[in-house]
Formats: sequence, structure tokens, C-alpha cells
Amino acid sequence: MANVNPDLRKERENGTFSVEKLTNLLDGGKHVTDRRRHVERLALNEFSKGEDYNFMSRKERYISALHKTERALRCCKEYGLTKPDEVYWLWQLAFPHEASPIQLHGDMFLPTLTRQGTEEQVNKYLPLAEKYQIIGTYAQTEMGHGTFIRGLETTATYDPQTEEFILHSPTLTSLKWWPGGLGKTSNYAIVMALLYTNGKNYGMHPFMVQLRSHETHEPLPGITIGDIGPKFGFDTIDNGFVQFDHFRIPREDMLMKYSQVLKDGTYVKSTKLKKSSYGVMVLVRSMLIYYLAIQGLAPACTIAIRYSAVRRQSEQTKSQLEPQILDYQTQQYKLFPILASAYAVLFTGVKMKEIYYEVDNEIQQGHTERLPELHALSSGLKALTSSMASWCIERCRLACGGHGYSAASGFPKIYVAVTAACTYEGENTVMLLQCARYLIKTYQGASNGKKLSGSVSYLSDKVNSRSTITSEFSLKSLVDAFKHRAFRFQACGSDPEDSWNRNSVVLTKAAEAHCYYYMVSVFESVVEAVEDDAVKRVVGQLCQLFALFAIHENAGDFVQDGFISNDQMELVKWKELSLLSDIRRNAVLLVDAFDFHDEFIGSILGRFDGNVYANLFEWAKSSPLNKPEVQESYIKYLQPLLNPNKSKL
Ligand SMILES: CCCCC/C=C/C(=O)SCCNC(=O)CCNC(=O)[C@H](O)C(C)(C)COP(=O)(O)OP(=O)(O)OC[C@H]1O[C@@H](n2cnc3c(N)ncnc32)[C@H](O)[C@@H]1OP(=O)(O)O
Ligand SMILES: Cc1cc2nc3c(=O)[nH]c(=O)nc-3n(C[C@H](O)[C@H](O)[C@H](O)COP(=O)(O)OP(=O)(O)OC[C@H]3O[C@@H](n4cnc5c(N)ncnc54)[C@H](O)[C@@H]3O)c2cc1C
Repeated sequence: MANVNPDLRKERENGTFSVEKLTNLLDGGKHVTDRRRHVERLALNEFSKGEDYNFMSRKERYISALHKTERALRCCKEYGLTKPDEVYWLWQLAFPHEASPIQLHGDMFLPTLTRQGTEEQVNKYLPLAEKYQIIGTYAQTEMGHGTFIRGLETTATYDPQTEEFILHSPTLTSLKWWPGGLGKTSNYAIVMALLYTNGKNYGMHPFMVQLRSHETHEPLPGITIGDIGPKFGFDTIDNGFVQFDHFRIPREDMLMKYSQVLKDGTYVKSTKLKKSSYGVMVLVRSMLIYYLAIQGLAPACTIAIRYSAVRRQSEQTKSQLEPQILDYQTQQYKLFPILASAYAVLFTGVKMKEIYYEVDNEIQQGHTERLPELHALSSGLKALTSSMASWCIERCRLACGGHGYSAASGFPKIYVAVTAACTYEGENTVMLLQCARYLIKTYQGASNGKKLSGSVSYLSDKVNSRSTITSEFSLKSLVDAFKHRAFRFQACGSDPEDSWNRNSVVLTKAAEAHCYYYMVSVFESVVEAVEDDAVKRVVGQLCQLFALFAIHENAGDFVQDGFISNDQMELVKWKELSLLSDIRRNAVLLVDAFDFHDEFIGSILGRFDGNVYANLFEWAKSSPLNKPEVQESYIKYLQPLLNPNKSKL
């Protein structure tokens, strides 16, 4: 590439490994990289020349996103993109760090329909939904309850006379509140409501509900619906509210794969599957981990590391150039553990997707044994990785100084999208507690001699009481340290004498410890499988740094029971710093390997060519506030102060 900033050029000439090989590893093979790049070229042709999101109002952002949705759907059809990955690659460049107003249609409406609908229901609705002749969302959360699903208040009462359900919002707090795309875009929703039949409450069930007229898009009589107003971010989505006033739907529109209401009102449950109506939340939590890496951590550290290679600041030696800020050890200590976390979360996300599909497949065959473990692991990892991504992005912003605070950095857009994931799909503390609940039960089972498998098998293993860490810092010894910590926390958290609430802070830590152990072991297994020596070395260094940073940050957990000695802890600190120097040489290449387009990252600081300053100036000049030169607001409000004589004329 011509005209690359000389500092960035030098960084790229000095690396020790093949970026292309690492990109192929991250993609899952060279053929995947090739296909992704092909799809991205198609997307760039269509979407690269748009208006600058930073200068739009909320309404303009929503309208522009709808326009892009229509174009993205057309592109997928034209180019025959049907595989989920291919569609994702195209959509990611159409909506960088935004979301389409119809996001929930694909992410939750269709999966709920196909997983919870009967064959007949799927045959009726899926073809329409696939052609976008109906657009749906997932309406579960209410104004008064999001976390505690059993506290939902919307009712669906069966009327055997007419063979209909009557949907009703009995209180203000029962209004559905938050569903994405509900406000203005969707004309259907899967509504989660308490099922009443023959005077009995059977708990939350899914109902297919038409909200708006096919002809006019007006809300149907009995439905009050709208947008909930501006939020922290997600301006492109109309998160909405809906109130039902005795709104009737046919009996056939309860999604009846797992439970049915017969014509006479008899309730039949035809599954052993526990919490069957909670299924799609497990899907979304499992998928989220990968997206938090690819849409949050990885772009954020790409911006901060490239910028730190270009930015020079302060004088170290007289008559020499100011150093690149990436050369400061403190800067490396801010950024390289985040780089390591981006890789850790990405590899864990890939693994989590694999596990989800395995277990989902087993469930379709009627084997539900692994669902509790999947629920616990996806809940815990969703919480740990979204919190991690949130604070890492903020840390990257701080690492970019003043320019990090400008919208030109790209951080605001990335941050507001990622931090929402700490809340949606289950608030993080609550999700950690779900994970802990499973761990404690499992630990108690293991204590009674039960042999365990999967992510919790360590609870029935013998764990070392002293760390095997030496100056070699083998990955096995690091995995072992996290295993020990997780084991110890499960033991503390499962004190049968203590009440759940009084123990809950420890329980969240137990869940985090479990998830950390899981992440370090996944990372270690990925490193072990890398064939190319040079790539293996750098990815191995990242794995070591990910583990050592966490050991150092949580030193008390490892030394309290004497598992890691003081001498070993000194070694940990020494190795951590020496890894910063090792990684320094390849830092830019390690973010280049994510292979992001500038259009996706959306940051002037993180440009591939490093031409930050000239573009920052051009961008500022294009701000609407700079046109016209003298604003009308001057005449109205400033002139009377600055130039009172003139303003009276
Ligand atoms: C582009 C942006 C897109 C954003 C899209 C966002 C969408 C959304 O946010 S949709 C709304 C998501 N809402 C939530 O995630 C709500 C979170 N709350 C819950 O999941 C639940 O209320 C709960 C799990 C916190 C508690 O549920 P409750 O019914 O009260 O649970 P119990 O205490 O009665 O039972 C716990 C029991 O159930 C098992 N379990 C819980 N969830 C699941 C599940 N999904 N799958 C399987 N099993 C589940 C749990 O393991 C316990 O089992 P036992 O210990 O054996 O009793
Ligand atoms: C951007 C965004 C998009 C969303 N999209 C959708 C959507 O499409 N469809 C949909 O149905 N919903 C959606 N939601 C709603 C979302 O799922 C809920 O907001 C979320 O599940 C959290 O529930 P809550 O708001 O009731 O939080 P609360 O439960 O009120 O949480 C508030 C605080 O209470 C604490 N707390 C609550 N219960 C416990 C407990 N048992 N133990 C310890 N602490 C507890 C929490 O940790 C938290 O600190 C969305 C939300 C957001 C922000």
C-alpha cells in the first residue's frame, strides 16, 4: 500500500511470523479467509460510500439503517449468500458496530419459531419470514421484569368458546419493554406470556402475534405500540414497547412444539426438556462470545495499537525523535493484555459455538443431558467476556489520550454496542449466579463420588496443592493454576450452612474462576494445535500473557492457600514484563492478523495506513458545525453579547 506511515511500515517489516498464516488460523482455514475476503469485497462495493454516522441524528441513523437493510437483503439474494457466515460478513460491513432494525428477526424470532414451533407452524410462518413478508421480534422483557422471568405479568388466557387466546397487559409494569425492532419496524412478535387455561397458570409460553396490519402497517386494534426513546447506543434499532388490551389470537398461534393447549383447554406438556421456553436465550448467549471478540475487543485493540505505533510523545533523549508511545512499558502493560484477551475470547467463542451446535443436535435427538452444563457455561462466559470487553475498550480509549475521546477514534460506537451485552440476554451478575448454581450442585455431586465430564470434569479430579510453575511457564502449569483456583472457589462457594444471598459475592467469583479456567484451557489447546512454529511462538506468548496478567491481577486467589509461593509470584511478575518486550515486536502484526477493513473499524486513529493527522483534520472540517462559517445561532445568541450595537440594528 502506497503512502503508509513510516512507523507502521517499519513495524510491519520487523515481524517474526506470517500474518497471513495467523489470519487463516483465526478464520478456520485458508479457504475460509479467501471466501470471507470475496464476500467483503462485494460488501465494500455496495456499502463503503455512505454518510458519516457520527454526523447523523438518531432518526437519520434509523432511516439509514433501514435503507441499508433493504440493500443488504438485496445483495445477499443477488450474490446467492445463504450460509450464516457469509451473510454475517456482508452485514458486518453494512452495519459496522450498529445493528439492523431487523436484527432480532434473524437473531431470535426465526430461531424461536423453528425451535419451538410445530412442523405445521414452521411451515406456515417460516416461508413468509424468510422472504421478509413478515418481520418479527422477540418480546419477553417487561417494564417491571427482565431478569426474573417467572415475574412476567402479560397473560395469555385461553377461551375455549372461541378457541382463542386473549393477550392482555394487566398493569403498567406488564408492558413489554425493550424488544429490538418492536417500536416501528416489526409487524409480528413472538410474545412470551403467562399461559392461563381452565383457570390455572402454566407459566411463560411463546405466542406468535401479529402486531401491525399487512396493508397499512398501523397497529391492530387492541395494541398500543411505540419506540422507547433514545438509549446509550443502538440508535439504529427501534427498541419498543407494546401494551395488549384483551387482544385475541387463534389457539394455533401458541408455539406448541413442547406444550399444547387442546381445543377444550386441556394443557399437555410433551417434553422432558427443562425450561424449554428459555432455549433461544442459550443460543444467543453461546454465539455472543465470539461476536464480543470480533466486534469489540479485536477492533478496539487494533485501533489503540496502530495508533500507539504512529503517535510519538515526550522527550526521552535530547536531539532524538520523541518515542512511539508503544515503546513505553506502561503503554504496553495497558494494551498487550487486552490483545491477549481478544485472542482468548475469540478462541473461546469459536469453541462455544461448536459446543452449542453439538448439544443442540443432541437435544433435537431427544438427549437433553448436556443442557444444564451448556446453560451454565454460556451464561458464565457471556458475563465474563462482555464485562472484560467493556472495560478493555475503555482502557483502549484511555490509551489513546485526547484523540481517543473523539468520535473519530471509533471507540464510542464500539463501546456502546458492547457494553449493552453486559445487560441484555441476562444481566451479568445474574448470569454468573446461574453458572454458580450449576457449579455448586455439580461440586456437591462430585463430593458424593459422582464422576464428571465436560467443562466441570476437574471437580472430580485430584488437584495439585502446589503450583508447578517454573521459569519456563509451560502452558500446562498455567492451566493447572486456574484449575486449582476454580476448584478452591467451588469448595468455598458450596458451604451448605450459608444462605445463597449471603454467599452470592463469592458465588459470582466462583463462576468467574470457572470461566477463566475454561478460557485458559481452550487457549492452551489452540496453541498446542498450531503447526507453524513462528505462529505458535507468538500465539503461545499471548496465551502466557493472558494467564499471567490474570494471576497477577488476582494474586490473592493464588497465594492465599499457599498454592503459588512468593518466589513463584515474583517469577510471574518478571515474566509478565518480559513478555511485553517479546510481544512489542509483533504487536502491529498481531492486530493486522484480524484482517479488518478500515470501513469496519470506523476509526481514523486505527487506519491501516496510519495516516492519522491529515485525516483527522479533514474529518473535523467536514463536521456540520463548520458549515456555514457564521452560524445562525451567532446572530440569535452571541451577537447580542459580543456586538450589542450591531444586534440592535
Ligand atoms: C443486537 C442486539 C441484540 C440484543 C438482543 C437481546 C435480547 C434479549 O435480551 S431477550 C431477553 C433476555 N432475557 C434474559 O436473558 C432473562 C434472564 N433471566 C433468566 O434467564 C431467568 O429468569 C433466570 C435463569 C435468571 C431464572 O429463571 P427462573 O425460571 O426463575 O429459574 P429458577 O430459579 O426457577 O430455575 C433455575 C433452574 O432453571 C435452569 N435454567 C435456567 N435457565 C435455563 C435455560 N436457559 N436453559 C436450561 N435451563 C435453565 C437452571 O439451570 C436451574 O436449574 P436447576 O438448578 O436444575 O433447578
Ligand atoms: C440494548 C438492549 C436490548 C434488549 N433487547 C431485548 C429484546 O430484544 N427482547 C427482550 O425481551 N428484552 C430485551 N432487552 C432486555 C434485557 O434482556 C433485560 O434488560 C435484561 O435481561 C436485564 O433485566 P432487567 O432490565 O430486569 O435488570 P434487573 O434485573 O432489574 O437488574 C438491575 C440490577 O439488579 C440486580 N439483580 C436482579 N436480580 C438479581 C438477583 N436475582 N440476584 C442478584 N442481583 C440481581 C442485577 O444484577 C442488576 O445489578 C434488551 C436490553 C437492552 C439493554
